[in-house]
Amino acid sequence: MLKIEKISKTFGKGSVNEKLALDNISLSIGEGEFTTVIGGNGAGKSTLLNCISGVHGIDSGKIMIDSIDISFSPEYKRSRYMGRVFQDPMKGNAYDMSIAENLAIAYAKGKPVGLGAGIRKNDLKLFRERLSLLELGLEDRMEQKVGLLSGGQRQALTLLMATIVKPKLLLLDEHTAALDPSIASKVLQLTRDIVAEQKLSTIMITHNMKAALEYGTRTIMMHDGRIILDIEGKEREDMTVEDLVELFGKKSGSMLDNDRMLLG
Ligand SMILES: Nc1ncnc2c1ncn2[C@@H]1O[C@H](COP(=O)(O)OP(=O)(O)OP(=O)(O)O)[C@@H](O)[C@H]1O
Repeated sequence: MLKIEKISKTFGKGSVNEKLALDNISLSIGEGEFTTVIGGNGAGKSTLLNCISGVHGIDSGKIMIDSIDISFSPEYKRSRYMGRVFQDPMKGNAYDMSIAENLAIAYAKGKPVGLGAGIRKNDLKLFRERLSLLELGLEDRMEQKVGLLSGGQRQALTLLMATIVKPKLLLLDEHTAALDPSIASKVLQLTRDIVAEQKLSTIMITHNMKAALEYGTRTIMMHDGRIILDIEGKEREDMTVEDLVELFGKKSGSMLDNDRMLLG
């Protein structure tokens, strides 16, 4: 489904701040596979997602979705295939538009221009149904502006927006990191439900090692722009957070520098 072949990305080439953020990375994600990504600060996790979605261009290598080569497609073209949710609840939605209007924009994705204008009765019915799945009461607040929602409610809505038209790939960049623990756990459960219901191919960055093992079917660990661990199946099922921390030390040759990961 997603095939990444030997991609590299260096920031600030030729400057004193030159940084090799992705170092010859290869990765294949199968159809419907839910992969979690962990790693220390500056490991290259966000850069990987940003290179997949086209926020950053790559220096070398190849990125394919199904059999479409998107290595050098602009971000707006790639967004047809991808849904994204970021760490910041303010991103990915329009605060001064209503919940219904936000969903209508997301729902118009990929449809011919013109069909997206105005919200049809049937669409409202669908939005109401989808919102009620969140169990946050948002289906009764569809005319309210998104700016009035809490961070957790906004993230849940953004998740719905990112998936209301089934994306080929769902990219989640620490989308629960800025939320209170209880609502973070609710949004994670929603993520699991939506991914399972639509069998979405998903990559989720998390700083929480427990969540990395609990959610999804595969976990990769990054360090210094490389993938240093890739586990699934029985090996992953038997893995504890302690094992993971130990493995990190062995594979990277350093101590985990990301306090949030250890505390999570
Ligand atoms: N736009 C940019 N310009 C310059 N350097 C960048 C840019 N984006 C990322 N970097 C650098 O690339 C490296 C990888 O950063 P990235 O944000 O991908 O790490 P990360 O694994 O997501 O880390 P964190 O968990 O701290 O968010 C870091 O050294 C970072 O400073």
